[in-house]
Amino acid sequence: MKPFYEFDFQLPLGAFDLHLKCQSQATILGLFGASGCGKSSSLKAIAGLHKASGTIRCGSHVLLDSNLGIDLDPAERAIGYVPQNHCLFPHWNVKRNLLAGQRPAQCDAPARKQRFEEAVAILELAPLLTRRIHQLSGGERQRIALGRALCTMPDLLLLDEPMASLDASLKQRILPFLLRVREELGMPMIIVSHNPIELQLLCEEVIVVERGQATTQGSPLEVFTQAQIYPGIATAFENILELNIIEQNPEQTLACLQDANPAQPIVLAPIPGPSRSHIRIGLAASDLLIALTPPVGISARNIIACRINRIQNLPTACLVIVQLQTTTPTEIAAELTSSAVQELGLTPGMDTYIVFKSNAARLYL
Ligand SMILES: Nc1ncnc2c1ncn2[C@@H]1O[C@H](COP(=O)(O)OP(=O)(O)OP(=O)(O)O)[C@@H](O)[C@H]1O
Repeated sequence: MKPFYEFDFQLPLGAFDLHLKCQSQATILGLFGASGCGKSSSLKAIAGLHKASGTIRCGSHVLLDSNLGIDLDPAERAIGYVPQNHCLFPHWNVKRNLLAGQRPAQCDAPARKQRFEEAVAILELAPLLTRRIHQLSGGERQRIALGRALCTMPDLLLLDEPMASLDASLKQRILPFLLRVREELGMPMIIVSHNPIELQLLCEEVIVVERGQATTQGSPLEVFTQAQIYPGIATAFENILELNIIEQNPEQTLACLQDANPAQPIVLAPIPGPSRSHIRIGLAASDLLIALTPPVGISARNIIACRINRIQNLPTACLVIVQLQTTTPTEIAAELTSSAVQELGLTPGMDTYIVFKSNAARLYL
């Protein structure tokens, strides 16, 4: 299958030359790496704001091909770029900011009006339309910047640290909006973030950038459980699971993996607020136990059958990556000491059980 993104471009930076060479079939891509490694410069090169040489292809669009003499102007690239500092017009109200990037040449008035209304609905901007930018919170400004990018009718969204300036509770409120943009508009996105959880929640694939080069690529779990990346992650690896709710009551929540086969109920703590059909939970790898047989007489509510796919040695522990019983492959990682792995004789291919408490699950959305 042809990759959706094909990058092989160079850009001289102060300390080193950026040379991003990678391909991906994923449409929602994450760029991860240390500060100053070249993530923002990569986004700017893709947007055409920095003059790079080489090739940049996104979907069916060739944005840059130096051999063919193609180097589209930023305005011709159909890219919605949301920079870290939002770059909103402070003296305009929200509606005028949202409409700022729309150009009649791009598409007809009804299509532009429809997109404006979609952006306002998805990002819940209606109550803010007449407000000025200085009257808005950081989270509201982030939604306006995202809305303005959507109103330009882009084929691709580039988001530079969309949640970096927000505190934990605001991040929780912005994430659903980003997921709605992804799900309701089916918009391809490249997201720069320092936060593995954000990239796991949003992206199909992650590329790690080091000194201007793509050094590691894979699913978020494949990337963030690698020994050379894992110690750099500030918090322990957290698995993200998408669950369907079976029953929600004041004592507990019953859920199951979206395509579990056979269905194995997962018991969670009660979820406050309105009833839901679907949630995403985080399970820290260090909160998961592995058992060779289903334990009895144990307080943990969840004992899930699985098979070991691989075991990765870390400097101070092991990550046991297991495959859950689902129709599409779903892996999760459990962090164990190497002595536990040895004593249990864990090896790839073994059928085992993942055990965790209801309260270990962190509710995301
Ligand atoms: N216009 C420019 N000209 C020359 N060098 C630049 C330019 N912009 C950034 N740099 C340098 O290029 C390197 C990469 O910067 P960049 O902003 O792309 O990193 P980053 O990975 O996005 O960092 P952060 O996570 O801190 O935002 C840094 O050393 C930076 O000082």
